[in-house]
Amino acid sequence: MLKENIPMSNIPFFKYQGAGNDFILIDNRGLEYSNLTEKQVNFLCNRRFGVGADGLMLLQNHTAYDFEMHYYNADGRLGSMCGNGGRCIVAFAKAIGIINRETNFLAVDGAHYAKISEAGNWVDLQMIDVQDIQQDEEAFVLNTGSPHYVLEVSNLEALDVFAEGKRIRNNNTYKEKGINVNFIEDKGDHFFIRTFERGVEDETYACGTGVTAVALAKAKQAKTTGHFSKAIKVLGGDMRVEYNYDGQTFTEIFLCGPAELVFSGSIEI
Ligand SMILES: N[C@H](CCC[C@H](N)C(=O)O)C(=O)O
Repeated sequence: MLKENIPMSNIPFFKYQGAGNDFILIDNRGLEYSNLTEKQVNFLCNRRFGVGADGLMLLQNHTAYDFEMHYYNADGRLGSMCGNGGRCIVAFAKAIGIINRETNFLAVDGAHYAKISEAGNWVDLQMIDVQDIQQDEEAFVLNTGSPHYVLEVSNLEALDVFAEGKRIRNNNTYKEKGINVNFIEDKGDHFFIRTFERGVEDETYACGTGVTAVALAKAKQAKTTGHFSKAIKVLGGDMRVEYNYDGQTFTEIFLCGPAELVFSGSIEI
């Protein structure tokens, strides 16, 4: 029912997850899969009819970089930058022998440097510099490659993240372009974060550009210069954000966390 009436093809894929944010990775260096339609990507990401994922990425050759990342949200549309997807595609590039322990690759928001552990399952990904952090009432709004809304709450375990996130994402200010909505609770020794993602239109287990946005917004709010955010816990695991902050601009921002192959296979579309 979700399938489109086009010539069938068998697509080899690799399923990765980074702190529970999960992705379908497709090696498109031969450009065989460039014509995937919105409906097909949505089908592949569907958890009941397809492989199941929060997003899908095509890895492609680039003349000036190790590779290029094309990211689609689960709804089938091209997304803005995906931090955990970026970390997973680096692990994938190492697994298929394109890179070794370091890389420079191109994504929708520009060039990214990343380093990867020897075992290939922990990636530190450099994110774009950030200066502009706005406020919307008590929330922070900033772009870390993707647009994010950051709201501090209490009793985050009990919050209906789907309902509240959906309401904010679709309010008059944000409904046209959408926004990713992060709820955060300061637990003393760590931040606990839950995110409603645009393009998935649901809560995900982690959002890399989202935890980056939280770390930067909280650093600005605390008016501290420095290098590390508090430890970060999300539904799918633990993450870390590092940065240089001079009181105005955040540079050398690194999003650090796990990136693991879950399984591989092929699927007919
Ligand atoms: N999960 C992603 C965010 C994807 C952004 C996407 N939801 C959009 O707004 O286009 C991350 O780890 O950063």
